[in-house]
Amino acid sequence: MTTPPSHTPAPTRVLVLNSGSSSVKYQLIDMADRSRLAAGIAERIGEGASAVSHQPLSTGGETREWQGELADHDAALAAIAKELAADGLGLDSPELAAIGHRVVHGGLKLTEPTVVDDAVLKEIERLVPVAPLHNPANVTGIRTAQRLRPDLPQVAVFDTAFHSSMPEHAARYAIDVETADAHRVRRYGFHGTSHAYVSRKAAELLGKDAADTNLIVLHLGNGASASAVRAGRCEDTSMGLTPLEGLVMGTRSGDIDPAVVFHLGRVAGMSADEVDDLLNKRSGLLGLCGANDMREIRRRVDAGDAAARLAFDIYIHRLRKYIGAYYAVLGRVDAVVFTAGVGENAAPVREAAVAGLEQLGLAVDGDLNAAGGKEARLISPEDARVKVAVVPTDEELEIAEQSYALVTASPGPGPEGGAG
Ligand SMILES: Nc1ncnc2c1ncn2[C@@H]1O[C@H](COP(=O)(O)OP(=O)(O)O)[C@@H](O)[C@H]1O
Ligand SMILES: CC(=O)OP(=O)(O)O
Ligand SMILES: [Mg+2]
Repeated sequence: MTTPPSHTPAPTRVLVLNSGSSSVKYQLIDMADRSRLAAGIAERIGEGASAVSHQPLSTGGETREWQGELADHDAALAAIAKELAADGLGLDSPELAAIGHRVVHGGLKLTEPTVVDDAVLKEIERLVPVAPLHNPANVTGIRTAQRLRPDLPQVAVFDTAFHSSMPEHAARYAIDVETADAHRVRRYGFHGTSHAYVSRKAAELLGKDAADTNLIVLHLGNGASASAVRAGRCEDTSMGLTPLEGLVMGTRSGDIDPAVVFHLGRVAGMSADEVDDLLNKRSGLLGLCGANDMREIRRRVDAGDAAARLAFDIYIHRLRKYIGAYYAVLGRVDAVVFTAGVGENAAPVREAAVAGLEQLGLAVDGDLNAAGGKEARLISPEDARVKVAVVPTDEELEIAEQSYALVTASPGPGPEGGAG
């Protein structure tokens, strides 16, 4: 890294890109004061009627909506760059220090935030078969950003990183060791940036040292995962080799008997790719009741819709099983923590997830649970033995923090030097 001349202030802004299969979420954050200068999402990329929604946070102006066609991620990033430029925050800005990318699968090798070079990009591509919905979009996002700003460090922050601390007895599947090792088949876990951030914030909320705090963290978004966190480190998590295992999700089945796959191959003649598509894209809440948005499902439940009711009950039943399992894994639990779109907003989900678990010291206070809010908060009764908390996640800020720390770390000689 070159040191800027002393009269030029060092750049402090980080653009964070969270590239999904058909969307790119972005935030521009100034790390000098952690202020958010812009945020937005480009959606329905490659689907004809695409859209960009851009919040010009630096000017306090109204959210701008753009509709048109974004044929691919290149076009989406160009549209995002245009929106940023309209606020005087273009990608050509000398104030940009790095572009931080959420990358879903880092495998065994990529477990730290990493400046992307050709070898890193190759490794992320090699992992596409184990994150087919996510890694291809992450690669495209990085390549496009590289083309727009070849001079800037592109930093990859991996969803799998936080879970690399799992002990072997949690990470290994009980299958033939040689086969597993030859193909690197094991539990990796995902949403790690969120689980790590939320664990830290939850310890703060409890007024405890993270090193003395045991948590069950429930990240319930479109994808959903649970983790058992002991003393700030991941001890087990519900997603596995891929983001398909574990909880019931928006469109993914979560846990099923693996023999379902062979059975559908034999009796329904479905190919591996067809079953993959079924379990990842046409299952979960969507497969059960035709909707994957929890808001719609709750509306339908309240209106007496039986399919939505059953889908909700299956979702909750699985969630309760993981709470019980991770309670047993941890032995002592300080708090159960809800986060992400569903976890932060759906009071009925939180209530049902811990209903009747008073024997385990778990309960929610109806009024506290029903009260909304954007801040981290406790929703358990004052005297609860195990706290229940809602902690909004902030994957973008965490990615910006890690990217900025990496690119500003002193590369000079000495014990803190950049080697290794
Ligand atoms: N007020 C709400 N009540 C219930 N569910 C909500 C609410 N707001 C958002 N959600 C749910 O959050 C989900 C998206 O969560 P999010 O964490 O943004 O997911 P992702 O990052 O995977 O896109 C949506 O499917 C929606 O069902
Ligand atoms: C890993 C994963 O499931 O991510 P998302 O929730 O963004 O789909
Ligand atoms: Mg998410």
